[in-house]
Amino acid sequence: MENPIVKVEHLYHRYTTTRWAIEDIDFEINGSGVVGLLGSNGAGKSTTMNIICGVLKQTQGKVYIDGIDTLKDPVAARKYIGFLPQKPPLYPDLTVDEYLRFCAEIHWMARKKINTAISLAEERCGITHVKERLLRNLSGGYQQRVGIAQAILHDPKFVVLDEPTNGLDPNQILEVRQLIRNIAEEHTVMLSTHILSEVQATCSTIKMIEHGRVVFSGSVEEFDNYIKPNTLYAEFDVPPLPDELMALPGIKQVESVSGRGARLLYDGDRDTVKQVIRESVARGWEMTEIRTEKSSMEAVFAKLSGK
Ligand SMILES: Nc1ncnc2c1ncn2[C@@H]1O[C@H](COP(=O)(O)OP(=O)(O)OP(=O)(O)O)[C@@H](O)[C@H]1O
Repeated sequence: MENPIVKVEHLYHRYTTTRWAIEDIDFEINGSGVVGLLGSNGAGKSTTMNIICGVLKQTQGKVYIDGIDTLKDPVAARKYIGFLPQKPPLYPDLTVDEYLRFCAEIHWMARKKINTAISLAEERCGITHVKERLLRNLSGGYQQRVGIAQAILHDPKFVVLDEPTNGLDPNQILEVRQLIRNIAEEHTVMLSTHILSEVQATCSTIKMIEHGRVVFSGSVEEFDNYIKPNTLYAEFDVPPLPDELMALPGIKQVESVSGRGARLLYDGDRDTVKQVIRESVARGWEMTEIRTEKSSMEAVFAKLSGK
């Protein structure tokens, strides 16, 4: 059976003796696509990513990259990983070409493969036309693309991007997201973010970390449906009085919306919905619409982060 591209087993880390930065992080990642590591500031995302990528040594636990234990054989494990840290180590006095050549050398790439690999990474990241420019003269968006280019240069199976759109303007964000989606067609990508729209726009699955622990793991759709709907929206041609709706079993609160509509806080029971429909027919309210309203991703995030 094939090894998972990443296996993280009971990972713990503390920077000081008093507090765990991450506790018992445990997951596996298989297949292509983008995994979003979501969490508030200080949740433990960078710590987890830095350990997976071998730039920080964990206090306890194991990380396997394609079956290789990162503590036992860090050099072999790193061949499979491309990493864009939160603050990419760009050298402002090098040109894009020079910088990527330097990165290829520290990845121990075979000399005869370097030129082709640089051209390919530049092409994929849309930076071919700036390859002779000094890094210091590139905009933030282009510097980020160079950072991503160095992460995919050696064609790693697993690409890890720590807050890849941080500090970019809205147009640059859209471009970098598209680039990430393209990369994910051929590689497994993990990105960290505290921005929900980032997850919605780019990721297929979510691992949410809070206070150093995984509090959610699943698809974006499962995240979206994590909180059971507890409000109904209904519209009537002959709207009842709010008190009439309030008197129905299972209805906890009624808010009138623009004359004909009502938002009902209810107990989440399907029978309550059926009862509202039956009452509408029996009392001639002439219902024209009824639907359950989902909780927003923000509400799910707030609930999971305990805020
Ligand atoms: N070098 C360090 N020394 C001491 N504590 C640290 C260090 N780096 C991180 N921490 C602490 O570890 C915890 C997790 O931090 P981490 O940077 O992993 O979170 P994060 O989710 O990446 O946050 P952000 O989105 O703000 O980067 C935080 O409480 C942070 O203050």
